[in-house]
Amino acid sequence: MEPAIQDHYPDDAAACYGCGRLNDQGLQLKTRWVSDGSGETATETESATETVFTPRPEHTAMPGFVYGGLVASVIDCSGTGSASLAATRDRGIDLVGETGSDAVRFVTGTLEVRYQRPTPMGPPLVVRGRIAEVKGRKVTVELTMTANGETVATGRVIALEAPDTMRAAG
Ligand SMILES: CCCCCCCCCCCC(=O)SCCNC(=O)CCNC(=O)[C@H](O)C(C)(C)COP(=O)(O)OP(=O)(O)OC[C@H]1O[C@@H](n2cnc3c(N)ncnc32)[C@H](O)[C@@H]1OP(=O)(O)O
Repeated sequence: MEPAIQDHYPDDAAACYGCGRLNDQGLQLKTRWVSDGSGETATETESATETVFTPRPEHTAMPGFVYGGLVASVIDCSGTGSASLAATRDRGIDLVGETGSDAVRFVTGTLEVRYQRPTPMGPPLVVRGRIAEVKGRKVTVELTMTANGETVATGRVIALEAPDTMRAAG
């Protein structure tokens, strides 16, 4: 299995509620390259990212359905994780070992979510991300969340490389 980018965030950038591996109370989302079958070479083939999360009972909006803020959070950190995967690959950085500090860290600049249908509580939520644009320190990612194979939400994240001031504040 491809490494999860969040396992390669520096320790001082791994406390995020959505995707920080060091946040015991958080969602601990993991984002990886997957094959979307569209290309022939490994780089072309691994052109999509994937994040999978199974909501817990406390993530309920109304009985049987997932809270929209949770849906947004999963799309958000899928987007920043995808941006980090793209920038890390573009800069030729190899993710070495199970954990490390070799990933380029991104924050959310803009998050857009369109809720397409109620999200059922129970099945895993699968988010596929497509890198729409890499422009300097800015990466735009388009995302689709499915549950039981049906699209429940789509989104767009504009992610910016984390400024050092955020490290200082943390
Ligand atoms: C080191 C590890 C530390 C550790 C860091 C650990 C971070 C953990 C974060 C976890 C994830 C989160 O929850 S993040 C929390 C939510 N997000 C935030 O709080 C971010 C708050 N905003 C900011 O700090 C700032 O606005 C930034 C960093 C996003 C952008 O500032 P900047 O880096 O000075 O950007 P700037 O040079 O002006 O613009 C560069 C390009 O990006 C575009 N751009 C600028 N801001 C935005 C924006 N909000 N949305 C869309 N696009 C934007 C500009 O138009 C320009 O495009 P062009 O003209 O080049 O086309």
